[in-house]
Amino acid sequence: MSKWHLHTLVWLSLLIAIFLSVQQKVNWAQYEEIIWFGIYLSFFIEICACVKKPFFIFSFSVFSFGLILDILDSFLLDMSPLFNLLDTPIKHVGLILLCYCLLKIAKSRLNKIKQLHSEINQRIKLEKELRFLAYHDELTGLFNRRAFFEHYELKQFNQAFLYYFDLNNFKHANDKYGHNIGDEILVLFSSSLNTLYPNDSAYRLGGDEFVLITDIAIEDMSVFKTLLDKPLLKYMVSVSVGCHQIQEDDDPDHALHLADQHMYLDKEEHRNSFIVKLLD
Ligand SMILES: Nc1nc2c(ncn2[C@@H]2O[C@H](COP(=O)(O)OP(=O)(O)OP(=O)(O)O)[C@@H](O)[C@H]2O)c(=O)[nH]1
Repeated sequence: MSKWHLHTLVWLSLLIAIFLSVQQKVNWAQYEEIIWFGIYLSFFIEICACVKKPFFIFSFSVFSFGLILDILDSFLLDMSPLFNLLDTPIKHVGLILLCYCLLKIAKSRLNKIKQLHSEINQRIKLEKELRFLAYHDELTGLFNRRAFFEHYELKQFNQAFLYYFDLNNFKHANDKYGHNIGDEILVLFSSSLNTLYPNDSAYRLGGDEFVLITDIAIEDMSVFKTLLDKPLLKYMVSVSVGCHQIQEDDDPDHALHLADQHMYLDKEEHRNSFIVKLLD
């Protein structure tokens, strides 16, 4: 039976009750009680349709039973004294059960909301982490290759320089000191870049290759390289750098290629000077 059938049944029964009581010449207060009872039952039907908890429905039924006895005793004055005695306690027991039930429902809803809240927070955190990993290199924390290409497409370059870095002798350091030290070298180099150019974008393209985009033209390249080399020399690693001033119509691959070519020139030159530096 749908709830609309129940509503209809309740109000039809109450209309019949009112019709019957007209012939018994009842007073206005008694009609009022019948109407309030109808409203109450309709409310009961609506709540039962939403809260499908057996204990809640039982509590509501106990309360309703007490209420019916209460209404009946004002109609049937010659009703058994036992009913007269029981209506109020039954009503109160029903009300206490109802309050207890509502408290339990409210508590469980609150727990569910808290649980949902923490799940949402976890998801937001996870999304942030995923977004970070998508655009950053896990080891050094610098932007990654994907970020380089996306940032490059978004940027408007007025006067910008692309510096391409490649570590020298890194493979040897990896083989000699192990991969952990190799990782440490990469992190050391990244920190140097970040320290020297805190407001610019540094990227790790992969392996031991890095890129920096900055508005600043490095005037004394040998001083710059000495600063970058300093923390790496104890592992016999150094840095080669190539620079390209970005032109308006340069696409990222072209700009990278030109800076890379300059870097290779530096690398060729560097190999010999590096050995001299180590021997100093
Ligand atoms: N420890 C470590 N090694 C890496 C990582 N990524 C790449 N490598 C290693 O880096 C090395 C890069 O090789 P190369 O570029 O030939 O090294 P190189 O000795 O500097 O050679 P040149 O550039 O010619 O001077 C390879 O041995 C890779 O295995 C990393 O994340 N951590």
